[in-house]
Amino acid sequence: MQNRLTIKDIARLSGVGKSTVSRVLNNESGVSQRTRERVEAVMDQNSFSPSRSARAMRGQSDKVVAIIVTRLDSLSENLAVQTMLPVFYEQGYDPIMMESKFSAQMVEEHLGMLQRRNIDGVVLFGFTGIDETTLGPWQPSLVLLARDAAGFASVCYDDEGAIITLMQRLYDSGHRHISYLGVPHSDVTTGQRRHDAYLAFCKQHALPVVASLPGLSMKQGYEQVASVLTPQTTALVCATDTLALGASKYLQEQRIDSLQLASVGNTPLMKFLHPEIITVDPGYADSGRQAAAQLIEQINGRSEPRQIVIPATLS
Ligand SMILES: O=P(O)(O)OC[C@H]1O[C@H](O[C@H]2O[C@H](CO)[C@@H](O)[C@H](O)[C@H]2O)[C@H](O)[C@@H](O)[C@@H]1O
Repeated sequence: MQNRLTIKDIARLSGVGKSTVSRVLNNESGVSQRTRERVEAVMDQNSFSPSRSARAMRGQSDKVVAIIVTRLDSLSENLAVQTMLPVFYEQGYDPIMMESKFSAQMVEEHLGMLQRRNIDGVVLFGFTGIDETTLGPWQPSLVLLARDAAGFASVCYDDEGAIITLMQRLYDSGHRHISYLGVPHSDVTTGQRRHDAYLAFCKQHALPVVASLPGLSMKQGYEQVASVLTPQTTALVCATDTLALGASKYLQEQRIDSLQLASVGNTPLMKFLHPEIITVDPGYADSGRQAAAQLIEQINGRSEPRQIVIPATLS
């Protein structure tokens, strides 16, 4: 990370003394909220990281890494975090968790704070709309998860492969009327790529397209599944386990038991509640392990940023 300014420069640009900058950096009292915000804004604008480079030169670090998830209640992200943590612990890193709620602004704020606190590296669960220029200063010590970006390390899922695998499995079992419940195209990976894969498969095999793209929540699956059911439908592919859980609640309530459900996820909750649903495993557990290992390699200067894609497997 570039670090050209000194505390003295920050003090001058903020119109305060060096000791005030130091208090802000160490989160000490004795600085008014207004002054603190002004100093922090100057540090953010200049991508300032105080002792980061000095510590690196001395071979020292706090050995703290941050994991920024999009949602604390996401089944898929929790599975990845669960395998990430032991890798960090084993290498002596203390992980801290933060949430972005799919907000690019929150990501920017979190990264600014992490930079001021000399955090060694970040695993960031990426999403469509994230501002890549914000990530720039972190490039050597950041791993994106579920999204890629040119020049950055990333661990991604094979979104197209996951849907094609499910469609092929259903097609091989004789299904010719397969509906689809997914996520809007404003979400490039879970939304557009998975839906496009469904459309491509239908086109290639001359199957009718019946689809709806409500969103990521269980409630949306529950409320929208009826819109993709026709008298001919024999199977339903859901872009995520969460959508499938919502859909299956509706189907149970309506006593519809003739439909074969299939979804992307293979989460333990899904396997426990609905072992009859066909699932494809995008490799959440593997992605967590690989993201943590990659980040540690980068922090230690043993690896350049790499782009990893985890293959999807039928479970
Ligand atoms: O309901 P979930 O268990 O949370 O799974 C839904 C999908 O979550 C993930 O995708 C979403 O978050 C990604 C960041 O982790 C983001 O890049 C993506 O745009 C979102 O759709 C996960 O990557 C998918 O595999 C899950 O299906």
